[in-house]
Amino acid sequence: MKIIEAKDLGKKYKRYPVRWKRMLEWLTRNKYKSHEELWVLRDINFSISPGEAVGIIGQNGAGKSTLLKIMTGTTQPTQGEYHVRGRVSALLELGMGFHPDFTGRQNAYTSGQILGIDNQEITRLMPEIGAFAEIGDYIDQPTRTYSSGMLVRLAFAVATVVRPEVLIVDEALSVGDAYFQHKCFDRIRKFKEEGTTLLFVSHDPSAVKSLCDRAILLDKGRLVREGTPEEILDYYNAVIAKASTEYKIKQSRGDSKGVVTRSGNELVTISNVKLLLNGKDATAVQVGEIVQIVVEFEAQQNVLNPTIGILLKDRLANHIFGTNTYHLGLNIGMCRAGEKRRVVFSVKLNLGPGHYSLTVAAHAEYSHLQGNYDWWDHAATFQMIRGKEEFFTGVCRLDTEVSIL
Ligand SMILES: Nc1ncnc2c1ncn2[C@@H]1O[C@H](COP(=O)(O)OP(=O)(O)OP(=O)(O)O)[C@@H](O)[C@H]1O
Repeated sequence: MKIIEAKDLGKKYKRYPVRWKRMLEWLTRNKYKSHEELWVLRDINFSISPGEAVGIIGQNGAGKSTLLKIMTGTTQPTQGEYHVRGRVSALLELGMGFHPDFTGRQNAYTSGQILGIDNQEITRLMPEIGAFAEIGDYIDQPTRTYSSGMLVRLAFAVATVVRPEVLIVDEALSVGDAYFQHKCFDRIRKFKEEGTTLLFVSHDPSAVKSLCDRAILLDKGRLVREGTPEEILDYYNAVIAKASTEYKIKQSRGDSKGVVTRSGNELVTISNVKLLLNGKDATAVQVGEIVQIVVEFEAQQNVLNPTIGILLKDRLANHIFGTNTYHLGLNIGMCRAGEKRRVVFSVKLNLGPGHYSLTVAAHAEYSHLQGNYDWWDHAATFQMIRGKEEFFTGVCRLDTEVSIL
């Protein structure tokens, strides 16, 4: 059985040119209609199994928060239906429900009641709430005296003091300091391991990659794509660089490299990518070896000084290292239409053992957001294997010396 389901969900708002026209409409019983109708969500269908973690991504205004508000019952859909089964905890606008004149402790009781935790239980859990929030004696001060960080700490601590069956999180983790963000992530990860279903909105790709099993992409209120976090984030990366109607986005799958995403306006196209070790194609590289990444490209029109870039990603699609000819100070100069060129990056791969993928790109200036010609995710894959170096853990090998003082 699915724990979360959305069927043909839609949400429509009325937008008034000025505020008093809403009043005019009401007073005249709709005789003077001036509003326009704005569908902010349309035909949304998805389902989530118990224990799954699903990330929702999309540009500002795509409808992510509205979808979560519907799922938590904060707002009603205009059409369609939804079901969320089990005990739900929502981290939407953390601390918004607190009464500013109540102390942290009193607010913990009222929030607990909303979450279905009785007063006796909150009294029992209060030391744990205080310990997690780390706000000390402030727990007995009115919350209007709190900093925004303290408010978030307390609200998070209360909302997660009991493991929910469903946890709905909207960017809550982007507030608060780095230390507390870490603590929140750890708690959410622990909930997930213990079986909590997670619905998660974030603009932070690494958070979605590390927490979610699946991702959903919303665009202008529609669900446009659903898949692994990596393939959806690659697609999203292509969408946000889209600046013209000439722009193409292609995703293909089937071979061992997984889903390959290519996007761009094709003013310059990448025709071949090679990873060479001692002049030969390489798929396995020992830690610390120097490889050549050869990128062949062709201008389809005259293009002045295109930038060629490389990006290495680990198996979870975290960005490990990226650079390009712009930052490295290589001026490619004028590329005439039909002209084929080649650049070679020599890179010492001081990376930890494991599987990696290579993304290559041709674009304008310093990033693909300035004009994306051709962006090619998963252009090659390779494996890092141990060499003769001393044992180390992690994703990179840093030159280290040790001495005794
Ligand atoms: N109460 C409201 N009345 C009218 N329009 C609204 C209301 N709430 C949201 N909207 C509109 O709905 C659209 C979707 O908003 P929503 O906050 O869900 O987007 P989002 O994807 O969460 O964006 P962001 O990443 O900026 O938080 C926006 O165009 C927004 O202006």
